[in-house]
Amino acid sequence: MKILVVAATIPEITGIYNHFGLNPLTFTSSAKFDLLVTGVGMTATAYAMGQHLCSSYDLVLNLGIAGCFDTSVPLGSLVRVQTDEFSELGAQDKNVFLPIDELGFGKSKHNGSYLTYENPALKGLTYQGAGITVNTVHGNKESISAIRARLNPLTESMEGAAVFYACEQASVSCIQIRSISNYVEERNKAAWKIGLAIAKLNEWAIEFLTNA
Ligand SMILES: O=C(O)c1cccc(C(=O)CC[C@H]2O[C@@H](n3cnc4c(=O)[nH]cnc43)[C@H](O)[C@@H]2O)c1
Repeated sequence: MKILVVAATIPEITGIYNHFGLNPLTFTSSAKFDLLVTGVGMTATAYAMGQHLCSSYDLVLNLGIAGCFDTSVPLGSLVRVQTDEFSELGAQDKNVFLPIDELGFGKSKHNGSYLTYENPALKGLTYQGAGITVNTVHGNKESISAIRARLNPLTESMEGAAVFYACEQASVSCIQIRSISNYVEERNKAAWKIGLAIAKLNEWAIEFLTNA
């Protein structure tokens, strides 16, 4: 089984490089898995995956930190994102948002089309749910209320739906694991626990990759 690990930034997967003795580059190869660092956002992700994703991979593992809409989920928790949605892709019809599905240009929600793969690290995950992928991180009460009312997501990232989309296009299964660094709330960067989230994410990913 050959896995492509995909993350937006090197710091988010630095523990994997250190544990397996790999060079932190934007593309790093090893026997069981390769590591691809795309850059932040959907456009950078789509370009990098278009360059590197091919059918010789059996699985894509998308790793990263994320915001969470549910404040009962502790910071540093791991969430398996099962569906992810391009929540801003569509049109405004006065006060109503029309997703691209309704415009007839495709679908906004994607998933990992993950079928049979078993790994002990997956069993330990407590949280799972639906994510949204954004260009603009939500940071005011009005926009947060509006997205809760429209989609009621659990997580928010800037890449997840683009990774699922690329995997669907290439017919490669994908698992997305996000570690919660912050709540989606009025912007308060001082409250983000990026170090904690990255530490928990890498601990989990090392177990997953060791057992793969
Ligand atoms: O300073 C900021 O405002 C800021 C906004 C988003 C992300 C960052 C990062 O430092 C990490 C980049 C990475 O983080 C993911 N992320 C984390 N929390 C959220 C969120 O609440 N909403 C959307 N994305 C989030 C994202 O996938 C980025 O790739 C700094």
